Amino acid sequence: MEFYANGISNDIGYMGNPNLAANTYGSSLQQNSIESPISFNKKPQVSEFIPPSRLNSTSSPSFYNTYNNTSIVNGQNATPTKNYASTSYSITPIKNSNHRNYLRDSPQKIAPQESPPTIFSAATIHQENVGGTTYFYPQEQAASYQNEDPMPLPYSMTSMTMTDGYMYTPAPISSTTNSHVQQASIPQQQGKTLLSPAFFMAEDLRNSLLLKNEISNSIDHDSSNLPLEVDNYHSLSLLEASSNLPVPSSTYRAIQSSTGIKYCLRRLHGFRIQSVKLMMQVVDIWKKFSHPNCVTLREVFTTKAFGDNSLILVYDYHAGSQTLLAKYFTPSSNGYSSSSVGSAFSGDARPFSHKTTLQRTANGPILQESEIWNIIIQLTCGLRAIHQANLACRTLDPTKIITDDKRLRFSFLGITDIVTFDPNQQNPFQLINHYQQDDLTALGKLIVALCCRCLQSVHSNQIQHSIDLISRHYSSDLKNLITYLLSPNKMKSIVEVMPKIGARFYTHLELLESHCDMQENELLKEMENGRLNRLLVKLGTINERDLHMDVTWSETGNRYMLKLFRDYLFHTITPEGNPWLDMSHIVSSLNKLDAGTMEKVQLMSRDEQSVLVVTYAELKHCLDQAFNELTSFNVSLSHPLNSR
Ligand SMILES: Nc1ncnc2c1ncn2[C@@H]1O[C@H](COP(=O)(O)OP(=O)(O)OP(=O)(O)O)[C@@H](O)[C@H]1O
Repeated sequence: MEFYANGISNDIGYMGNPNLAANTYGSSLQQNSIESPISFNKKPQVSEFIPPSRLNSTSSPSFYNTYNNTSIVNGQNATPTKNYASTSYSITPIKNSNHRNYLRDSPQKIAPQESPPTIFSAATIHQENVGGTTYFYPQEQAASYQNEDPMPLPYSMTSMTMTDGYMYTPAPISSTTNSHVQQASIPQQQGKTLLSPAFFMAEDLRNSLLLKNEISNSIDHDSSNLPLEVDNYHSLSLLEASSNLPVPSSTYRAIQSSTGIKYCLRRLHGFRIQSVKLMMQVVDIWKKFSHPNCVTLREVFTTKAFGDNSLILVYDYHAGSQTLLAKYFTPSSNGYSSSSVGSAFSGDARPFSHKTTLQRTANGPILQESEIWNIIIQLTCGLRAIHQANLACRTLDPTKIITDDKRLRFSFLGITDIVTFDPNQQNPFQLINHYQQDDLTALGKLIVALCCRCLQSVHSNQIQHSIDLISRHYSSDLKNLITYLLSPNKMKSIVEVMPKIGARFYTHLELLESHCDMQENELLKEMENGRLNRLLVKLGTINERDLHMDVTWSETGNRYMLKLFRDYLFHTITPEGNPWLDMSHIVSSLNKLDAGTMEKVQLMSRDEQSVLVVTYAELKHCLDQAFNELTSFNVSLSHPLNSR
């Protein structure tokens, strides 16, 4: 039996990667490569090797590699340790090695390390050979382990220390931005509810996304007589049946064939364009306009797919949106408006009654002032951008403003410019100032209608009543803003609206930023999930695979390690032989694999005849190598799975 200077038998030099081998065991291992697991079954006599640089490592123990700083090999007569440096290091004993892949540590020993682990000097280390595997633990504890009962199951993982500032920097447990690993280290006693946010998306966000998904995938059975394809779009679904203003039109959801993205199609029935070239100039200006409070126009084309000359305007599709009319001005069956999607489409708006004592209208109770300011801030934000782009909305009414849970957007922008387009006009935007003034007046009317929760409140014979009601129930700031917007014979500007909103902008900004934080946190979780998923897919494509009639492909060479790692991940058992399932074990091991840490993990074959101690860096290298071998036959797989 040959030994290298570091005490490792050449029988266990399985790594093909010289850099990794050098990092782990010293450069002498560079020459070695084991191509078959059979060689693991030889009974080498080895002494333990501990890289001096890692003797004082406090990296947390793993379930299998409780001895972080030791190499354990399958040999009956392991020789005494020679390489203990005088440096202290942490060590945790393992007991009872008679079972494959079982747990050998108590919760106390692997619980989150709030205080530093016990440090033992090399002189106090006791060494014991059990079933061919050499274990090391402190002298003073050795005796106590002799008669100890099987240890209880661990309940948590240790906090993780990753290599070289890799992506998994631990965050405080109390933080809402914890990664899976940190959350996993919270003891179970703290309760499932406390852990839930670490693993699952916030309930309301999840529900809102699910609802949007459901809506955007819903099939409208009234759509069966629609054309199968319209230009580059298919799967048309009717959102709104024909309406006659300003020209006969319909609204559809459709999927773009080349990208699979859903869009909102506005069809103008029997529409004849007088000058395509000039009209496209208007279209191009609107296509370039983009703002979070405006639905973007993507393209415009003509089609005969509906049996007439239709003009199609393609807009971004925002699933789950409803118009302001539906949300605030439509009574539900119980007499009050509902903001839930779909239920608010029935019935017509009814006149506002001043006689109700609870300030209720037929459309529901009057809105909180904060809600009205929220609407004002969003609409003025969009309108300011439109006016600054030297454009005008021209359709500022409750049927052309859509809203989902939080966001308001001007929809079908540019449609009036296109419909009323006059090719004889030198400059289609010469009346823009006039249209912008109209926009501001329309905004004033919309705010009045929202305050009174009634569309009829803006009629000339009602408006004074409405202003009185607003001054009774809302602040003078709100009334002043309305008065400004509705004042006739005065040049108004959207820019002058901003000071009237005042410090309410801050409240809005704060809410938005909290929302961004929450979403970023959710994104972080999903990013981790996606990464772990790709890793599992990679492992799954390698494990148990025959390659080109080679039935042992996944059992030989570096792939063998991956097979044992798969068992370590998923098939761990308790000393009693029961399955031991712990999500945190799987997640943290996969994280370490992905990061390629220098932490070691002990892998054991099912027949318990082979024990490997490998670093996650080596495992990662094996995984990449095996996967690259597979993808060399299938180029399309390599790209998405290799990407982070
Ligand atoms: N970009 C969009 N994304 C998703 N849904 C939209 C979009 N634009 C409009 N919608 C929805 O499509 C439906 C139809 O809109 P449309 O403007 O045709 O409604 P309308 O109130 O009937 O107006 P009109 O009187 O002009 O027909 C509404 O429920 C609206 O919420």
